[in-house]
Amino acid sequence: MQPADRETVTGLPPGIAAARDTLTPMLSQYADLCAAHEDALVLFQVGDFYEAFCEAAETVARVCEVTLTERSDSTGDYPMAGVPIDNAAPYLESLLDAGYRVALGDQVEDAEQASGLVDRAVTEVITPGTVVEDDLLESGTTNYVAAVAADDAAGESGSAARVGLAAVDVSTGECLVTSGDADAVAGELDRIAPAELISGPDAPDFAPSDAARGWTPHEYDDGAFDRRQAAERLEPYLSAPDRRFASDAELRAAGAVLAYAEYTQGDDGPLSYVTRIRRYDPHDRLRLDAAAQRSLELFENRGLGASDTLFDALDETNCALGRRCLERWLRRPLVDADAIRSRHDAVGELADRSLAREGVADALATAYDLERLVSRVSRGRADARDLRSLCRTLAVVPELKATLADASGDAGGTDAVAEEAGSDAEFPRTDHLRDLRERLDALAEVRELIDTAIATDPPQEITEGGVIREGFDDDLDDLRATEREGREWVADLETAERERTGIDSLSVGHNQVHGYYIEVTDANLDRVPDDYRRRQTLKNSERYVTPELKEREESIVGAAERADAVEYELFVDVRDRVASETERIQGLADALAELDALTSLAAVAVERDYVRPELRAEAEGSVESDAGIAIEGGRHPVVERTETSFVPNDADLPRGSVAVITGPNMSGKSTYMRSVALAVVLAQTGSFVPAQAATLPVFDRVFTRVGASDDIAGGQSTFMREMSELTEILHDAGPDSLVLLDEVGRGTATTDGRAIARAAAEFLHDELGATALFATHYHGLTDLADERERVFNLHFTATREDGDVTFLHRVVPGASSSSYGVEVAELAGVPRSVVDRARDLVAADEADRDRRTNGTDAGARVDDGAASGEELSGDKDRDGDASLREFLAEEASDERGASGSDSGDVPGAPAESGDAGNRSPDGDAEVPAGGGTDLAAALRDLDLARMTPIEALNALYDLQSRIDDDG
Ligand SMILES: Nc1ncnc2c1ncn2[C@@H]1O[C@H](COP(=O)(O)OP(=O)(O)OP(=O)(O)O)[C@@H](O)[C@H]1O
Repeated sequence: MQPADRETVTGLPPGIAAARDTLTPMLSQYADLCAAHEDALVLFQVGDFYEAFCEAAETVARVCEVTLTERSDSTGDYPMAGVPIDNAAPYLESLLDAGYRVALGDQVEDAEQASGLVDRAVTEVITPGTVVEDDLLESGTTNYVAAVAADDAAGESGSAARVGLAAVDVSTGECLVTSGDADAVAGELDRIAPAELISGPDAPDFAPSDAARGWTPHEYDDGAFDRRQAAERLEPYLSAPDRRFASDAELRAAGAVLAYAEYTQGDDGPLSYVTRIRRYDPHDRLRLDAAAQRSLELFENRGLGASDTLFDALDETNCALGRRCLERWLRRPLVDADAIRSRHDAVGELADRSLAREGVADALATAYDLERLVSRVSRGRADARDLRSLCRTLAVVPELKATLADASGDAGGTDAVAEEAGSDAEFPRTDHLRDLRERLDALAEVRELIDTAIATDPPQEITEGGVIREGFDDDLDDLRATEREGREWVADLETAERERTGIDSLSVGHNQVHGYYIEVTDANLDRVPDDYRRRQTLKNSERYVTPELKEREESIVGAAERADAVEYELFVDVRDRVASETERIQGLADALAELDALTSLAAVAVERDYVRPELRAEAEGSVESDAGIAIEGGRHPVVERTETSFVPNDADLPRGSVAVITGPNMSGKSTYMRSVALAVVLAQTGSFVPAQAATLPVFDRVFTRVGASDDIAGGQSTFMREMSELTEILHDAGPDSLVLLDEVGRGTATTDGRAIARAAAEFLHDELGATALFATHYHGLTDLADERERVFNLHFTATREDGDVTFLHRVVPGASSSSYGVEVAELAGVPRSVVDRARDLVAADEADRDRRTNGTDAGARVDDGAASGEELSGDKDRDGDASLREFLAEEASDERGASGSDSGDVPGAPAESGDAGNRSPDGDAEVPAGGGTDLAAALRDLDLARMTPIEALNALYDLQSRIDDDG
């Protein structure tokens, strides 16, 4: 997006403004539309094209890559560029991608009927969040525009301002409203991921946490956020809007977002297909912020192929409705144990009944996107093909009802389904599926209406006839009969006239300009009868009409024109009658969507061997105190699809416990942690989980801090981002939260990183009581298991044989003893010389450690067992009772010990060993004594093989500062 460019071309182009007083009537009309739509680029219908003029034309030409031409009229020459209306979609998409809003200035009267200038008006403003064109929308996805407003009365009680959030998907009519403090609303915005956000004058600034997938912010009329105006706006949508929201902020956001949505749809009044405004509390759902969605790769996978996401693993839906529903469920999993169990019941039943499931899937595969269809019907934009698609989708309903009918009773279940589980097996047994069956409204009269009214294979155009079925309307049938008879008469005319005149070469034809004619070649002109009237002379022939032919022609054309007009009227009437059932059709769409999502979950459960999770949560207040996660043979739903032999692992995490997970790089720590979190997310979505058995509590939030992902676009350093994510977790996590921390602290110098990791783990355990999985390469952290009641160690193992490392990917109790970092570097193809050098450094480090352990300063060991390949027992013996303060004090002493900066006394005396560490880089000169010797020791002690580039940089920086300090 280039805001500077946009300023010059949205609204009234300067070139048109400058000539405004002298413009022709048409350009003057263009100027008026531009001036009334200051935030949009106006595309102005001229015949079959959408045109733009002056600077706006330059933008259209550049962005859409079309030719810039010139329009000349009596008042001057104007640059002009246009796109064909018939094929406007790709050009509109380019303009939207470039950040423009596009106002379509359509001709709103028939050009042939117009007495002067054709009337034009903006019929739609296309914006990223309010597109309704199928060509510009992805199938099976949601596309929201959202608005935020803050309470005027904020802060009175000292509490943070309440922020209202409302979002509308204009293509389907879905409307959501919620509120919370600014953090909660930021989280909801991440979850809803609107394409566009409009903010009230007093609303906080919200920025998308993922700039790449973020929304377009937009300033919109402050008046729309006014409480009174908002309440008035909402009246057609809700009775007593004043009493329907939890706060003024919600009401104002809802009013404003609907005002904006109406404006983009041509300001034709309320959007009749927005029939349900659903308000919800963010706490009613499992909260997954953008960081969690990203790191758990729910919808996006940045590493592997784009399709390797949890959503893709779960998506066996059969239609766009189901796909959108499944996406909604996964973005907002449940927290109500009964609701979750109810979904599990339905999934289980569909999983058990494969014939029923396949029957449902086959039927749904022929369903069209009812939500978008009905919103088009209701907006008056649906064509005859849309109505036919709607009718075909309604035809699926009786089939589905039969499949879901009680197979044992007399409700007419299909025989195959009855046979499957024995004829006496009741189906469906679960309340959930029974409810869904009840909600399948066949809308028989709507289907019947469309079926009898609309042609089976109608044209796209609705004004040119052929859309209404014969037999639907007598007048129309009479007109069509007149037309047909006339055409038959004309078709017979040739034979009749050849007989009458004796001219064998005589022919009857038709063209646009002259209509019907009789053509006679020059050689036969002498045989032309008297009643022939000459119409046209060609090179070798003459064309004639007769009074009777003329009369017939008029009757054919008249009947056809009237029939087209009658058809259009009938079509619009049928469409309006269908639109009057919008709410019922939306209800059916919801039921079909849910059924499809459940069927998809069931299919996945069967195909991939998922198991129904048992929920530990009881009724509120009676949660078992340590009812935690217990998974047997758990798998990662995405990785197991790409790994040929995935190793299942158990997880046993009492509530409020912290599992410290160590192990070599690449051993499977992250995969394991994510499998556990994904099991929770899946279970609360209503899905079965990839495991042999699983018992799970219901969590309220899942937090993740996984991987040192860069946020260059967001303008934060890796470490800064890591720390802000950690801050949020430590602020908001509680006993009902699941927290995943992966290598926290690795983005900064080792000492600081270790300290932060340990302090965070302690805080999670002592203060927050959250259930946490903590993967780390800082082996010192494993000591916490001895000090804290609910901290325990897990580790991943690998075997090393003849220098080859094999990862077992199996989790076992206890702490890890080796890191295999150098081996992983070798596996990854790091050059031989670097690998060898790293091995030497590790060996030197180990030797040094041994010397220190056996020497005078046993307390000055390097703590990080991972870095040294130190065995578990060595770690354990060390500082069983170290509190954080002691731990940090020891870290400091480690540092001093390593650098010798405190006393000048270098433990282990590396300088005396004649080690390469005290030589200059080229190996010639000795490093000067004193500070220089310390530096050499510190340099030698750097564990390069285990450091991240940023750690190495920090260490170098430290060393350099010491040179400066030492002069
Ligand atoms: N249980 C498993 N069974 C089979 N393969 C697995 C398993 N777990 C992980 N892997 C494979 O090992 C790779 C590395 O796993 P993962 O990223 O979880 O390791 P890690 O220990 O977190 O590594 P690092 O410490 O370097 O971040 C995965 O991409 C996957 O291909």
